[in-house]
This record gives sequence, C-alpha cells and structure tokens, in this order.
Amino acid sequence: MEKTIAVLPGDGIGPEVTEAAVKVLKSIAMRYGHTFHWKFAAIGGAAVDEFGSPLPKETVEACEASDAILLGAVGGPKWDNNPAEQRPEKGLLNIRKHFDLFANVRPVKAVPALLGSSPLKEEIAREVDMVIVRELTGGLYFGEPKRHNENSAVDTLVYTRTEIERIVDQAFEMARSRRGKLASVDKANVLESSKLWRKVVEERKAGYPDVEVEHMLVDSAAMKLITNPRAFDVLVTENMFGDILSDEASVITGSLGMLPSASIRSDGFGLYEPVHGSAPDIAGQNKANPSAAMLSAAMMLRQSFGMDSEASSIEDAVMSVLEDGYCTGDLSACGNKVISTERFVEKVIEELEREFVSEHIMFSYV
Ligand SMILES: NC(=O)c1ccc[n+]([C@@H]2O[C@H](COP(=O)([O-])OP(=O)(O)OC[C@H]3O[C@@H](n4cnc5c(N)ncnc54)[C@H](O)[C@@H]3O)[C@@H](O)[C@H]2O)c1
Ligand SMILES: CC(C)[C@H](C(=O)O)[C@@H](O)C(=O)O
Ligand SMILES: [Mg+2]
Repeated sequence: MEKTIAVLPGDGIGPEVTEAAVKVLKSIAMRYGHTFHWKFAAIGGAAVDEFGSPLPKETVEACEASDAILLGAVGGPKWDNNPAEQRPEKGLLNIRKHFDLFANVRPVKAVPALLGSSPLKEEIAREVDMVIVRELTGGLYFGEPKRHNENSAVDTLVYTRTEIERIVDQAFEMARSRRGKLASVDKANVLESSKLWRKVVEERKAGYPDVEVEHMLVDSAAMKLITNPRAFDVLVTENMFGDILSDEASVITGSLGMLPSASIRSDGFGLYEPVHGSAPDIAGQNKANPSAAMLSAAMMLRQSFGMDSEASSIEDAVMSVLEDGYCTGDLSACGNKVISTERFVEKVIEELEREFVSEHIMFSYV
C-alpha cells in the first residue's frame, strides 16, 4: 500500500517520541512492502517560533494532503505567557476542530511486564482492559464566551444534542464490539450539559439492547478507576472529564508514557498522538518513553489504513522489549535495565526484525 502521513513533532519530547514512531513505521514499511510518504510540518510552540502561529496554514495544507496525521506533543514554559491565540495548545485544539476529530479513543490496558511499576496492587491492575472515549471538539474547551480580565473570567460549557449523539453512538458501537459494557460519565447532579448528556445516552441505548449501560458521576468514577478499574469496559465522557480521567487511568499501566490515542472523525480520518504532553522536565535528555507514540502509530495503521498485522507487530514488539525487562526511567519497576529513548527504539526494531524472520520461516515451511 502507498500512504501519505503528516508528521507534526511539536515541542519538548514531542520530536523525540515522534522520531521513534517514524523509525518503527519505516521498519514496518520495509518489511511489509508498503510505501509511506512523509510530510513533516510545524505545530505548537515550534510553529509559533517559525511562523508566528501555533497552527500555520502550511501545516493544515500538509495534513489535508495526507491520509493520516501523527503528532508528538505541544507546549512548554517558553510559551506559557503568550496570549491565548499564540499558545502552543491552541494549535492542538485548532487542528482537532479543523478536521472535526470529535472522537478521542484512549485505550488503557495493563501490561503484564509493568505491573510492578503501577502504584496499584498487582491484583487490581492486572486484567485492566478498557477504552476511554472522550468527546474532543466541544465542551468547556471551545464554548463561547471565553474571556478574562483582572476581576473575572468566563468559560462556557456548551454541548448540542448532535455533538452528544455522535460521540455516544461511537462509544456504544465500541462497547458492542468489546465486552458490551458502557459507563457514561457526567456530572448530572449539577451541570445542565450533563443532564442533556444523560438524556441522550438513555435515548440512544434503545438502539443497542446488547450493551449494558451505567451512568456514573465523574467524582465517583475517578475513585472507581483506581479502586476497581477492571469493572470498566468502555467509558464515554465529555471533553474535560475525559482529559483528566485518562491521565488518571495512565497510572494503572505504570506511566503516562504508555498511553496512545486516536482522534477520529466519522469517515475514519484520524490524528494519532500519545496521551502525554511535552514533558519539559525531561525534554532533550533521551529519557522519554516512546511507547505511547509507537503504540499510537500502531493505532494509525490499524484504524486509518486497515493494516492489522502490521499494527499487531508493533504492539507485540513493544511488549516483548518490556517483557525482556528493558524500559525507560519513568517505569519504576525497570530496575537496572533502564535504557535511553534511542536504545529502546533500536530494541523494538530488532524485535520487529525477529518477528518478521520467524514468520517468514514459518511461511516457507507451509
Ligand atoms: N497532547 C499534547 O500535546 C499535550 C498533552 C498534555 C500536556 N501538554 C502540554 O505539555 C506541557 C507539560 O505538561 P505537563 O507537565 O502537565 O504534562 P506532561 O504529560 O508533559 O508530563 C507529566 C509528567 O509525566 C512525565 N511524562 C510524560 N510523558 C512522558 C514520557 N513519554 N516518558 C516519560 N515521562 C513522561 C513528565 O516527565 C512529567 O513528569 C504543557 O505545556 C501542557 O499544556 C500537551
Ligand atoms: C494540551 C491540552 C490542550 C490537551 C487537552 O487537554 O486536550 C492535552 O492535555 C491532551 O490530553 O491531549
Ligand atoms: Mg491531557
């Protein structure tokens, strides 16, 4: 297959982890006979510095001319005092809105080799396999009016029925293809937008009789994510709750550096990025965990290109390296096998090579 991928490295550790994902994708292309064309473009603080805008039109054009987008992370202290339109994060929000990427899919799966890195007891973390479906283009992040002065500040939480219906349907479909359980998380005891959210979920569930639905208030959902995460299958929620709950859920896997994500729209076009940010505290030190970025690349192959075996190869290779006991320093259980970002990527590529060779040998016997 021939595909064009827009690569937006961004800021901080963004370029380090994106480079890792690109290397792994190049290795996949070589082994499976695909051709990937790359369109590198600026976003976030790097784009503010180069073009005066966190999402320059050149970047939008590169993404429009691509089959999928791979993104690193944006932000950092250098730009923290910039006016709102010049903040790196604005580039991320604008690209999500521009491409109507309303469904942010964030899988959270326990990694057997990393149970010791989770602050949760092993018997609680083990077997966790859930997906957070976060609404990504509405809610508090985008509602108007939005302003502040010295004495007051306003953000607006607004959701339309249509916005809620499409994300809820996406989550029902996902629950149906998994274990058939949906937790809809809101704050319906206080927020008007959550009352509409809950009403829409109640209406839509008639179309999914095979899915068991539970409504949960966000505060107790946050608690249950830690005390009984195995109980979750698919969790659907609005934009800001989903942002917070997914970082919280990352502790189950041992590190924020393990969580990939896909931001997709109805026709399957998607932007793929790790859940974590630009990690300014470790940027430029060759310490970042590239797993989330590589697993996001795997999600891209599977969801946007239909390349299932290629995606599984990446996932298996990352897991094998971790099972061999190698990991980056964010994973506390790693012991004396802490390796750099670059070394971790080399090991994943060696593993891909090994997988490919053994499959090839098996095929030649058949
Ligand atoms: N999608 C994005 O681009 C995105 C997401 C979150 C935060 N941000 C931005 O990133 C900047 C820093 O935010 P923050 O510090 O609150 O969150 P962060 O996710 O960047 O970092 C939180 C903590 O996790 C660690 N961490 C994160 N990713 C890691 C990885 N791959 N490997 C090892 N350790 C990792 C960091 O070192 C840090 O201690 C801010 O400007 C924020 O707005 C961007
Ligand atoms: C950087 C920020 C705008 C972003 C968000 O809140 O969506 C980030 O935290 C994320 O999770 O992708
Ligand atoms: Mg976040």
